[in-house]
This record gives sequence, C-alpha cells and structure tokens, in this order.
Amino acid sequence: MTVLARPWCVPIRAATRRPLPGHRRLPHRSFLTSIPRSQAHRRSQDFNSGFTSSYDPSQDAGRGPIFAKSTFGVPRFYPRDLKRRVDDYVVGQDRAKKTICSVIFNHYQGLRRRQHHEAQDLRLREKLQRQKYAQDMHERTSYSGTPVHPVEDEFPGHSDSVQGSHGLPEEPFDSPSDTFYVQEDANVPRRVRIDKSNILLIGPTGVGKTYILETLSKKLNVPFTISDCNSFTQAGYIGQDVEACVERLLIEANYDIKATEHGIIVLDEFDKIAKRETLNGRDVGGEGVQQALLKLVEGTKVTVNVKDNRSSRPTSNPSSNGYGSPGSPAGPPSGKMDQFTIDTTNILFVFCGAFVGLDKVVLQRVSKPSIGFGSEIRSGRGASMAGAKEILPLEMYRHLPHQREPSFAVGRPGTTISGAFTPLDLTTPADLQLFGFIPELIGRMHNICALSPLSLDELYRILTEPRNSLVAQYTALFDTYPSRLFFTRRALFAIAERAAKNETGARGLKMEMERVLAEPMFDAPMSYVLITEGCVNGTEKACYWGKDGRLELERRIEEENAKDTADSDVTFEQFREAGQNGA
Ligand SMILES: Nc1ncnc2c1ncn2[C@@H]1O[C@H](COP(=O)(O)OP(=O)(O)OP(=O)(O)O)[C@@H](O)[C@H]1O
Repeated sequence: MTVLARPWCVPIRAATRRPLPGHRRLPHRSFLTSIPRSQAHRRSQDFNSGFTSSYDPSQDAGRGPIFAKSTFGVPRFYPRDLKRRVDDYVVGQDRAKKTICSVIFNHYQGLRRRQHHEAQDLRLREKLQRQKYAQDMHERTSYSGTPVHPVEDEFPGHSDSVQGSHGLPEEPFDSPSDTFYVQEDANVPRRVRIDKSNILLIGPTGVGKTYILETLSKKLNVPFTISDCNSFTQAGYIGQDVEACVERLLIEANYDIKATEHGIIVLDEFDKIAKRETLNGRDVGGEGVQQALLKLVEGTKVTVNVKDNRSSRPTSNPSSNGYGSPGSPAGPPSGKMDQFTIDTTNILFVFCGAFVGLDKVVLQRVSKPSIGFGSEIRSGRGASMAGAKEILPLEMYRHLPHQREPSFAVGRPGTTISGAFTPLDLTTPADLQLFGFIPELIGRMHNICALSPLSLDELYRILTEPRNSLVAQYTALFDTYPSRLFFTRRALFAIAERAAKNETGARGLKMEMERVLAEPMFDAPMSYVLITEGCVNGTEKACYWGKDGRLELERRIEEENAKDTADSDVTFEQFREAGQNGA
C-alpha cells in the first residue's frame, strides 16, 4: 500500500499517472506541486466548473473561439449571444451593448486562455521533471550497478533523515525549490498575456447604463457589484475608502477569493468624483478618491478585514490560501477578524456616470476653428439630458467610431431619433481631463462608450416590449386584486411623451405609470380597468367595468384607436402583439 509521506498533500497528476517503465511510483518529494487537499477539492468547484476545473482538450475541437465553452463557461456566450440576451430586457443602446458585450467577453476570454496555458505549462513541467527523474535513476543504477528504487516514507520527514544517514549523494533534484515549487523552465513556452480593458459608460440618467450591466451580470454568473462613488473619500477621512468596493465584491462572492478576483466592479456615479474646488484646497472626495483608485484599477493586493459573525463561512482558513474546505466545520467563532487578500489585477472595472456638462466641453473643443470645423454649432439645453440633442455639423460624424450616416435629432425633448449620435460620442481623454479627471486615471479606462438619450419610440417600446416591461408588471399586479388592466395605444404614447418631457429617461415612465394608476389602485378591485389617453392627460377618469363589461371595454379600445392618424407607424395588430390587450 502506498503511504504518503505527507498525507495532507494531494498530488494533482502524479497520483493518477502510471509509473514510468522500470520505476515505481515517485516518492513524495518528486511531486511537482503539492496542494492541500482542501484547495485541490475547492479548485474543481470554482466558478461552476469554470476557470480552474479540469480541462479536456478533446472537447475543444471546433467548439468556441478558443476553448470548449462547456468547460470554460464564464461566460458561455460570444458577444453577439450575450447581446441577444440583453436585448430581451434592454431596449435600444445597440452601440453600447455591443461594446460592453465585447469587452466582457474578451476579458473572460483572456482569463480562460491564461487558465488554459497554466494547465498546459503545469503538465509540461511535470513531464519534464519525470523525464529528468527517470534519467537520474538510470544514471544512478549504472553508477552503482544495483537498481535504486525510491521508497516512499512511512512517516513525514523520515525520508530526509534516512537518506542523509545513508550518505546518498545530494541531488539537485532533492532541493525543495525543484520538488515543491514550479520553476521557470526554458522548455516551457513564454505566453502572451492579454491585459484587461476597463470601460467607461457615459450617458444621461435613466438610459440603461446600469441596467445593461445588471442584466449581463445575471447571464455571466460571476460576482458583480455596483458601488456608488458618492460615498468614497480619501483614506483617513470620514466616508468609505475605495477598497470598500472590493469588500463588497468579496461578500457577493460569498468570501470565495478566487471568484472575487475574477469579478466585475461597477463604479456608479463616477462623474461625482471629478476634481472640485474646496476651501482648504484638499479635495478628499474628488481628486483624493481618483488617486486612491489608481492602484486598485491597475491591479494591487487589497487586504480586507471581515468580522466573522456568520456560522456558515465556507473558508476555514481564508488568509492562508484563499480556498476553504467545503466539508470543514463553520468558520471561526463570532467576533474574530478574518483577513482576505484580494488581487485586483483581473477584476474588470466599469465606470458609469451621467457627466452632466461634458457635452459642452466636447462641443467647445470641436467647435474651435483651429480643429478645422468652422461650422456653427447650436447648443441647446445640453445633450446630456434625455431627449435634448445637439445638431452637429456633418464633418464631426466622420470622427465617430462607426462612421455611420448621422441621424439628426430634432430639438424638442422626447423627439430624439433612436441610436442618434450625441456630442458625448466624441468624448476624448482630453475632454475628461477638462471635466476634472486626472490623466493617470483616464489612462486606465480603455474604452469610452456613450449611451444616447432614449427616443420617444424607445420609451414606448420600454413600456411594452422587454421581459418584465412596466405594462406587464402593472398588469400582473392588478391580476392579484383581481382586476384586469388595459391601456389604449394612445394612452401608452401619451405616457411615453410625458416621460420624455421629464428628462429622467426610462425612470420617468414608472413615475407616470404610478401617477396614472394611483386612483384605479385605490378603487380596486373591479373586473376591468381601461386607461385611455384622456386619463393620462388628466381630462377624464379611468374606465371601470364589471364582470360583463368585456364587450364594452373592447368597443372603447377600438373607438380610441380609430382616432389614430394614418401616418402612425404602429398598427393595432402590433399593439395587440405587444401584449396590451391580451395581458
Ligand atoms: N434601454 C432601456 N431599456 C429598458 N429599460 C430601461 C432602459 N433604460 C433604462 N431602463 C429602466 O430604467 C431603470 C433605470 O435605468 P439605469 O439604472 O440603467 O439608469 P442609468 O443610466 O444607470 O442612470 P443613472 O446614471 O441615473 O444611474 C432601469 O431599472 C430600467 O428599468
């Protein structure tokens, strides 16, 4: 029976590999990598068999861009697959969705690639060491004339003393650095390391910056947190240190260090930490926070102290290795501080902000005659507000990323054209610097992506189209009373129009819905409730009918829809399909 000298050490591959011909199984000191049992077990469980799970090259062939999606499944989609899933929930913002999906996909693709190469290199090193060991044994045999069989020790440490006392020559092979640690090897190929690409999302309030990320995070199955930059201050001042966002990610990952190190941190309200004038000249909530973010974003080791007051902590000794033993008893007793060290190098940072006023900075820059644009630029109330758009000279659109024909927006709020370009699409690092960001931090945002204000059409679609749309939500709520809720198409357009005027993006829709439905909610229950255009505009009350009012309800809907002008691009059939009547 094989008795391991260090029973708590579990060899990764050697234990399962057949010994080389003429040799017995390797002694414990020849194992290339020893991993505590808890780690070995835990690794295979990380990320739902994602990053560190066993890799089967046979599954690779012809599947996925680099690796088998089933094995390295975080995320399991190409960018276009990811976008399709986001499309179910988020209306419009195609350019932003494409960029975000590609950035996230590439990030995890880079990580999977690294994991794959690490596994390959480990196997190669093992193979080289085994060959070296075999050669070494062969030389010893031919030198002494008697075969030398390595015998595994019965007791830990016994092997050293026995070998020492027998006066066997000390081989370089026996040195701890050769046996227990993976060494740099000339035979192991040097790999290209793909660095992460952080992303900055700029856009007016309520247009879907956070919503796109939230939706994606549910598809990705990685730890994901949104931290508000408003609460951050420079270390040593009242407020939260920037490291708090890593702590939140750790909690989100249920104290799994490995998962935390591959998570996504969204820094919302990022524009609020722009430099500002202060009386004492010390900007602890602005520039101080930017400075503190530099290392975090680039990659540093953050030590997080967590007071253990839970009984089901998965890690038994988190500070030592980062892996817990799943079968181990609950964590340390209540009140004890645990220390977690998180490497932020592979954490993806997404910065979000409305950047109110940045459009003016951009317009000022591009309108300077020195740049070559002599055209006059009409600057209204600011394109950063939902609906309000600037009309840009045609030449400026040549500088936009996708070289697309411009969609010119009309000035009235709410009449924005879907997917239209805005001055924010022309944002450069110089503009961000003028806005109040230090160049060192700007340099760490590799993608700048602008979201456009929502058009009237998009607002209407948000009401009805996405899964979990507002109409579906309120219809479901009324069903519980029980009441059946209906909207006419004109009522929905009226809601969208009023929301657009609020200039709060899609958030304005919910506000309008609450206002319109406040009375029917109070009057509930009734069998049928119909919201008409007059009801939204406050000229009439919501219509109620009893159990036998179905025919009357349908007649009323037809009557209101008949008012629609011929140029309306939404037909009653489309309206029906959108789920208003049948909901
Ligand atoms: N394009 C969209 N499609 C569907 N729903 C949307 C869209 N944009 C916004 N919403 C709705 O509006 C809500 C607010 O959106 P979100 O949190 O993304 O705003 P934001 O752009 O991050 O604004 P802020 O800068 O104020 O945080 C979302 O919860 C979602 O319900």
